[in-house]
Amino acid sequence: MDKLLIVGGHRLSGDVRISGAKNAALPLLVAPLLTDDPVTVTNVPKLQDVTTILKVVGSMGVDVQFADDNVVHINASSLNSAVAPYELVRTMRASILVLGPLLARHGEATVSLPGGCAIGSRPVDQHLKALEKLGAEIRVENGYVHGKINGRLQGAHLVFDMVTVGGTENILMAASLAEGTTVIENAAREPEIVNLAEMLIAMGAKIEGAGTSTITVIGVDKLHGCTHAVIPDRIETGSYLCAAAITGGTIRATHADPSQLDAVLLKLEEAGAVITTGPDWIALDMQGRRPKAVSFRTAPHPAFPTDMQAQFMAVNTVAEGVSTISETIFENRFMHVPELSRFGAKISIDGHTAVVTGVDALQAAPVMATDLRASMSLVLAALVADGETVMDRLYHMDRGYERLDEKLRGLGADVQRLSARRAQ
Ligand SMILES: CC(=O)N[C@H]1[C@@H](OP(=O)(O)OP(=O)(O)OC[C@H]2O[C@@H](n3ccc(=O)[nH]c3=O)[C@H](O)[C@@H]2O)O[C@H](CO)[C@@H](O)[C@@H]1O
Ligand SMILES: C=C(OP(=O)(O)O)C(=O)O
Repeated sequence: MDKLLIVGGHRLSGDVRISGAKNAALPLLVAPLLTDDPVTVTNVPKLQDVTTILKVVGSMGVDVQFADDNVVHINASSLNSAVAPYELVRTMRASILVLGPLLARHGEATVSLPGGCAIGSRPVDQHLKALEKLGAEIRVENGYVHGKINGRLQGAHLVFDMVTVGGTENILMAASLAEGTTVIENAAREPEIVNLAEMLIAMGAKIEGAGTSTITVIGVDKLHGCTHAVIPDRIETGSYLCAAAITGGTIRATHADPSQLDAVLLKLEEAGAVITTGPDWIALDMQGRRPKAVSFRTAPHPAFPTDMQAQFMAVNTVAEGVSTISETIFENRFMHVPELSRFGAKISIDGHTAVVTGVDALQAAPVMATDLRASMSLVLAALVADGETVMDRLYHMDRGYERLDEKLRGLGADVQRLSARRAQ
């Protein structure tokens, strides 16, 4: 298993190029299941999760080609199976996104239930209830969701019990080929939803209101091919900005989208960073200062994203003052706390709230990643810790950060990936 070796104490500076967003790419690589025409998706990050979703889609007889330049060509005219097996789904929950498109286009689907993960139980009841409301017969048996429709899905008025990103995406895709109009209330407003809706519209779908909490989809008989780009990764962007903030550095994230990141940028300013933005870049200058403690509460977009909670907590561990962090999306997303404590961070947890008392310095320690964003919080702590940190279980990081070690080195960090043999 590969590990990451980080020698702390380097102030980051320079430009870092932001990759396409993992969480936008995954639904965009599933949407081609809705048509017989070829579809091209550009700005696709080379990540483990992307490999997994392409395997899921490819296992259905679909032609998938990942060109070298972050471009993926998908042709689902050869689709000959509508099964997403446990072996693939268990490694990535987003595989459940194939359910809606398969039902809409193929009339049936068998998809393994994703199960929980380190950050929470993460049920998919909202996806299933909404598909039932669109007329699908859903049966859960032996760990698999079996879905079937007679004829076509039927448009319906839906109200999600909670804001669900994946649920909104699944239904957007299914409803695009349904008969009649579907109204999705309490829809997720994340930029990834808008990215998907724009792709579906480019394929001939009729969708209004994406990016608001009420989305209307007027079903069409057929969708066609298109070429569509994945949006920049707002979480990767925020993660590198936090890396600059924690090290007192000054960096510029290029190929980014400042409009997607308001809540995080405001909190970084509160922490003492000087932020400037252009049409596709964000610069952060910490001017060598120690960050100030900043309290926040995670909530659905446009509020502070849960996927940035661990990274911002890492910044708070060395900040001046005490901060309070409340996690409202996932019931178990403080797994990084015991690992951050190994660096000497002072954090106490009371239910869904963590109280962080900033310390003057962190010390390097051997640590273990527990999930994707937890990994990044440990990397951030290691960047300022005194000494050499070795982080184990790097595979979590590989799910969502493209060329992390290379990008950090480009900013002046002392980071090396130790391959399995060298890492022992
Ligand atoms: C691949 C991807 O895009 N992942 C993102 C997506 O995950 P994902 O789409 O899985 O997250 P959801 O928005 O669906 O989940 C939000 C909350 O709703 C709950 N819930 C969700 C669906 C459901 O049927 N029943 C239910 O109870 C979940 O357990 C969670 O507590 O949005 C999350 C919230 O912004 C992000 O942290 C993830 O990075
Ligand atoms: C939680 C995340 O991803 P996933 O939903 O794929 O687990 C994430 O990207 O932080």
